[in-house]
Amino acid sequence: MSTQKHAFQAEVAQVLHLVTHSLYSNPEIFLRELVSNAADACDKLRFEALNNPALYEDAPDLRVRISFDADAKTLTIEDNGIGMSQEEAIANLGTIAKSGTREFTSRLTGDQKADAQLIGQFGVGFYSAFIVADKVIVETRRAGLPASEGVRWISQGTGDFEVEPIEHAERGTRITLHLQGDAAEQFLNGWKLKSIINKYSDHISLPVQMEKEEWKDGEKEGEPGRMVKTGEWETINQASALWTRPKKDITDEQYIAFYQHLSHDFAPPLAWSHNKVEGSTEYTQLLYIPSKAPHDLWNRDKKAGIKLYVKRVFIMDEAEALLPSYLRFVFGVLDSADLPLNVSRELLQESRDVRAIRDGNTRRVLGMLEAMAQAASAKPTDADVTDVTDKSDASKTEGAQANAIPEEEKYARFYAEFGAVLKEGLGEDFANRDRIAKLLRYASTASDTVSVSLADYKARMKEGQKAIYYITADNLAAAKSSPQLELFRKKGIEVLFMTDRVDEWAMGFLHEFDGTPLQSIAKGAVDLGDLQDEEERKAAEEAAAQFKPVLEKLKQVLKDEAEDVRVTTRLVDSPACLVVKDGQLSNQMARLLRQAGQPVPEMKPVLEVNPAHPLVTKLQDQADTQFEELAHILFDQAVLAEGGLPRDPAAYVRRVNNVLTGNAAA
Ligand SMILES: Nc1ncnc2c1ncn2[C@@H]1O[C@H](COP(=O)(O)OP(=O)(O)OP(=O)(O)O)[C@@H](O)[C@H]1O
Repeated sequence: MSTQKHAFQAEVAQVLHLVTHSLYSNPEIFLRELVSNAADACDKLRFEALNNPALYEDAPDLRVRISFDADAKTLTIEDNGIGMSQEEAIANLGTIAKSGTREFTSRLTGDQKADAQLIGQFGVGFYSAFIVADKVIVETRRAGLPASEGVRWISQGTGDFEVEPIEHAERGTRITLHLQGDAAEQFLNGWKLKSIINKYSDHISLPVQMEKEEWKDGEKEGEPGRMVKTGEWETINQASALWTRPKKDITDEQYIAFYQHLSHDFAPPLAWSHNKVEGSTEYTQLLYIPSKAPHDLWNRDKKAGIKLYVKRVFIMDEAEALLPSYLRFVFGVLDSADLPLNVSRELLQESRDVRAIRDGNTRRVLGMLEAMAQAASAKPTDADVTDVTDKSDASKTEGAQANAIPEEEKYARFYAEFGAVLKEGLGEDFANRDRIAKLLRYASTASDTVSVSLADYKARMKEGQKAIYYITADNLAAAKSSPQLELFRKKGIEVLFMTDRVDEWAMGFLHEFDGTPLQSIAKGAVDLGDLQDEEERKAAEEAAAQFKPVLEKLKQVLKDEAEDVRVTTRLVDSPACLVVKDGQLSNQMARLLRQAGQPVPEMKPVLEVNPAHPLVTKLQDQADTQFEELAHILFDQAVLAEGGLPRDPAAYVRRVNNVLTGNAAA
């Protein structure tokens, strides 16, 4: 079979164009990407060889080798990992399978500066070779295939690539980069290459080797000395997996580089925790909390960020059984000493060891969050109770000094990025519900920033106040102008604003905090208990009695829209508002569900009217037709006030216009 030409998939061509045409601010990352791919290829071989040791052929020692030829201007990265068959080379190096990278290309704008920043966020793996090279040659053979089934892949990084069969005795992949201009000067230098590997790839668990060089003096008088290669290979990284090293031997920079390798995030993490856990099940955990939400956080298929190793052998990426889904933003590594090497995803779901690990990971992440939350608040909270269930090293918010975000601002940053995900835990993780509840923060009538904890709220509750009051709304502005708030404002009672979509669902699982019930002010009748004085109560009762005939009439006119009509004391400036019965979906939630195409049971809200409002008092002496018009306006306005739409908007407009033009009876 001879050479075949293939066109790159359109997205690849786009990425390549960007890589080669935009000034890449950080060209050296190509080496990190290629070494990381080489190490992954070795991990894959080790994993496949668990069931098929013959794949090791006669070279069981896995390593990555980097060499260069300054005269030919080439740099070579070679691994003896899994390698690729011809089909694999064409598919893996000519198309983009990863949804992340595909999303990346769909977001390209054509503006080089913006696109170059984007590329930084996503990373483009193998294609980063073309940042520095104008020609890339990949020679590879898949483990287990005969030497005659090697393949050579060549591309100039433009529209196409060539593939031809070759003899390739050694298993694995050799990538040769032909460096161009500046890049040749910059990178064809042993010292420079070593320093880059130390910076980015030191944590790689296999040896990364380079040819040993020695200083040789000039042979003749006046001839300059130079470095010459000795023909021996030396290992230039530590070659032990980072998480297996003692904490004291790992620098913040190394922790951060490892995080960036796991996450492809360019920013440092907010915090990490590294522990050896001993007890009924033994494992090492290294968990990171990112400082920024990934683009697919809300994607239901978002993969878990935990890599599973068993006794240092890589088993799988995205091991979702190791953390509950509400902590899906965490990246890290879990290395178990007890799980079998052939553990499958199915087995993971059922294993008791895995359950213990998952609980341990959950506690650890919550502990990190508590430490951050504590650093953010001047006064100590219960959050600093140390976790004694894990026998492990202490875990503070490690890595604090390495991040530009000040310690006391970290929790707010975390919460802005991931707070809504954390709330899912209220419904998902009953065992830790109290710990999660302590981590919640809200804006409120007393604070525009999302910073009020339930404990803060409780601490400043009014004398006689029996509940923690909150309101759910689509956004802060809607929450703040909600009619239901009026009485609370007047009495100076704090109300929490819950404006995340998940809030109402999540609050369905949190009925009390530290012995105090949580009460939505848009549900059920308000009972301010001791906060309402006797006079107000009397006035309300009198109003109810006096309004009875009006209420009866309103009920009759609005029987299709409202479940009930009653007078309320909760309103001050507004004529009316809608409430739902305790335990019912709020109107806002029902709207959200309907928008999402979910079936929502037909339910009618209760209309509450303010007997002190002129529009309501006016009802008392209206003739029937006007009464009906006003009643509908009153109801529709209450719907509008909470962000909904009247059932028949055109009829609403007609009615209001009639009133405005003094033509109400028409
Ligand atoms: N040295 C190698 N040995 C074997 N296969 C490789 C090697 N380098 C790349 N590949 C294959 O090419 C694919 C594409 O590589 P690329 O670096 O673009 O993406 P990735 O490694 O899947 O993603 P990422 O770099 O974001 O982790 C890899 O998934 C792998 O299958």
